[in-house]
Amino acid sequence: MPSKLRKVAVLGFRSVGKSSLSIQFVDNQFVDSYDPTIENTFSKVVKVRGQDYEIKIVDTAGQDEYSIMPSQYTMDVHGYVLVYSINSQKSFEVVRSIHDRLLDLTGEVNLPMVVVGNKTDLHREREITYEEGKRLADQWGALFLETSAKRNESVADVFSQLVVEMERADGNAPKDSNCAIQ
Ligand SMILES: Nc1nc2c(ncn2[C@@H]2O[C@H](COP(=O)(O)OP(=O)(O)OP(=O)(O)O)[C@@H](O)[C@H]2O)c(=O)[nH]1
Repeated sequence: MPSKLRKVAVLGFRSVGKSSLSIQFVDNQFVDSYDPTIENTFSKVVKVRGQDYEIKIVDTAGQDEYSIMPSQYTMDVHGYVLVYSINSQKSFEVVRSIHDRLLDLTGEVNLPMVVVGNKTDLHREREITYEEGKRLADQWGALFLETSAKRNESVADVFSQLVVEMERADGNAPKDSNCAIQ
């Protein structure tokens, strides 16, 4: 079976770990240094439920509530990863404004999306509870995961669960909710 191409945009405030999540997923490594992104693309083939998917990840520049979102961030994009950092209330607020702008830009009311609370290893600095993150995602009909790009916790789940969600949006509803990634 030929692999299906799925384009995913990773969006969020500056320094929340968008690049780190992408690099951890694609290359299985964590870089401690901080190098602001302009825009990067990564690609990885994963198998979900026996089907190969080539996931093309667009790692975008950090946004804030005043940024004008470039329309190419939604061009041919099948799914979205909206990242905040659990130790930053500000980054949580920015996720809300990015979500609003995505709906405006696409004209959709519901998009295949995972809301990600990253940096769970910094639990002593936590400002956003798990419940707050989950509540926001539920409100949007989005998936929710907390991750640590540093410790490689739940990083692959972000992309495998999003694949299932993108398939569902395509009308290919899965028969069961188990999600295996190989
Ligand atoms: N402790 C911890 N640090 C992290 C984690 N993820 C990323 N970082 C650090 O946070 C900083 C920013 O990470 P990036 O991945 O560059 O963040 P970004 O969102 O791509 O940043 P921009 O390109 O500015 O938008 C870096 O110093 C990373 O090492 C994590 O899960 N835990």
